[in-house]
Amino acid sequence: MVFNNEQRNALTYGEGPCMVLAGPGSGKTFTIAARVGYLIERLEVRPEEILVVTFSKMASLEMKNRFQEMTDYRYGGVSFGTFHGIFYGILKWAGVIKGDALLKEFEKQELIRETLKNVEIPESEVIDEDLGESLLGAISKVKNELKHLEELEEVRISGIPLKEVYEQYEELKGKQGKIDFEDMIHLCYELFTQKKDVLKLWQKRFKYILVDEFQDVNKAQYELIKLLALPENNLFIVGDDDQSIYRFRGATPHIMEQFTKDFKGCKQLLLNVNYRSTGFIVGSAARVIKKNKQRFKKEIKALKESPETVHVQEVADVNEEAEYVAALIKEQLASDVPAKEIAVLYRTGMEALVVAELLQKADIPICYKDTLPNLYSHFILKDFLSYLRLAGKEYKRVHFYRIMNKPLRYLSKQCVKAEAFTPAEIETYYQDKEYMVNRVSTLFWDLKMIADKPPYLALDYIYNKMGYKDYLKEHGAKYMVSFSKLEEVVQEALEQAKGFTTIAEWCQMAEEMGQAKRNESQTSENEGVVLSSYHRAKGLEYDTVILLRSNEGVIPHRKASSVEAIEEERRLFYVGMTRAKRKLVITYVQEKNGKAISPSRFVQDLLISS
Ligand SMILES: Nc1ncnc2c1ncn2[C@@H]1O[C@H](COP(=O)(O)OP(=O)(O)OP(=O)(O)O)[C@@H](O)[C@H]1O
Repeated sequence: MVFNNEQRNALTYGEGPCMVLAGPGSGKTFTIAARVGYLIERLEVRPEEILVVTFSKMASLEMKNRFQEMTDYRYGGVSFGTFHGIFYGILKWAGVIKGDALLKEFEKQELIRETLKNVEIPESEVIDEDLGESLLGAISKVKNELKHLEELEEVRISGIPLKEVYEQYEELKGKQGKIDFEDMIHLCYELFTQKKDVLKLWQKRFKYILVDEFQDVNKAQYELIKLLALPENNLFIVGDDDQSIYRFRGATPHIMEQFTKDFKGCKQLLLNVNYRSTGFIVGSAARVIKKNKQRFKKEIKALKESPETVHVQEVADVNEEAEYVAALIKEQLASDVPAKEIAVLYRTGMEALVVAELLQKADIPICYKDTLPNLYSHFILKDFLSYLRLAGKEYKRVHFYRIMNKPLRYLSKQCVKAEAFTPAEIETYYQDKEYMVNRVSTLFWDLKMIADKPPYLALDYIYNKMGYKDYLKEHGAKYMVSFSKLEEVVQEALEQAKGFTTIAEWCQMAEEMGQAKRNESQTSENEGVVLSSYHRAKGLEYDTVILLRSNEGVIPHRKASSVEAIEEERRLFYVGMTRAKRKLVITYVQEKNGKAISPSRFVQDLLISS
């Protein structure tokens, strides 16, 4: 491969701080890998003195492989790793942490639940969010952004003072002798600032530091790396502010600008040739991203030309969308595009469910990059199934027990003892309490009402007319699960039910899907059509990319309201678009749950030529 001038300038750069701003598909990995070789072979740097920091373990492995291939496996000793991997190693070496101190995800969840037991939750508060998750997110943000505890004085999440939660969480964690992911950076920072000799040792060890995906580095990581790079500041950073998509972990695109302020006069280079995508794809992506205000302006040039334009497809609803996508994939496979070169990208797993099912039915191999939620194993779907079974006069105790108090009807399990029952038996049980007899007869009357309805209308009736919605609201408040998340599951179920004409058909499918293991059509060799979130697709490339459900409320996500949040969503969409090498198809639906929804503002932007 022949490096272009900009790539060559970057890889042969000498000493001191250097920022390489690099567009999508501009060969960042190649350039960094080649620079490591250059440092060793031309500048006679010892491999042990080089540290290459990447964002994920996979990226680290890829970088190492590229370097080894380029240099014919001649040099060992270069350190390739992620921030956490490297600093975890240093902490273990220094004896700051021992054994298995790092909290696993489920342990973190348990810890926050424990913490909440010690904190008073104001009764008046409407708990709108999944509280545990929100608090953990806030705690990690505090750490990633190096905030002082005093800054939290006024901060409340669902009415709960964050500072109090933070302190309780830290105390409990300390008692267990555990640390979380974010603590690693902090502990290392503490180690370096308190033990100057240790810092010196590591500064001597890593004389040349190269950081990939710098746009996703948070403040804490940045401070630490600056410390490590002293006194020579041989810091070579590569990144694309337009691809900064880890705001929830404390990253901001400003970090690249900050670098130029902290290292005034640092060398700045731009890799602006996109080797991956066609001119149409690069041009469309540019139209979308240029609407962001917080960015370095850059012109990205495409090397590949092709007459194929970016295709935007409007579809009526999610079922039509899935059929369209499945047909498109079949067409691509028939024209010899390998399955693993086709990717369907989505904002959240929910959007991919219908497509995944259709592809499975069509026996198309799938490679899942994230675990999709199994809608039919969700308790709401199981409740719906029981309701519909009862409506179909399948009077089984299990079904009755499942729904009898959803919503609360004050029914006792004693009213049904045998495995099979009749409604009359329940009325007999309550014969002395007229109000209970009325309740039971209302329930069975409603079940009769839905028996002959199409599944979609039956589910809608259960939800809106039989009080199931009220039950979900109470459930959400009690277990600190956001109601909007639960409602999303209901809406998705309603949407999918539209594809069925009889309740019996729907029940059979729901039962099968509920038991089926998601991802069972997963291919072992990653040979299938890729189903991936935008986040997981970062850094990857495919011949054909389909961006699913590009609607307002999906992308940008309905929760993104601030200017910064919308800009982050736009970057996410940009990352999705720029994964495509040859074919980019963007779909949006006209209606969801009976309501018209607009195409994403990002789609509108790319359609407007300027
Ligand atoms: N000088 C070059 N000549 C030919 N092909 C190149 C050159 N540089 C990079 N490429 C090709 O461009 C594609 C993109 O490279 P790479 O994956 O390293 O990009 P990237 O900058 O990391 O992209 P992104 O930020 O979008 O993930 C790869 O297929 C690579 O082989």
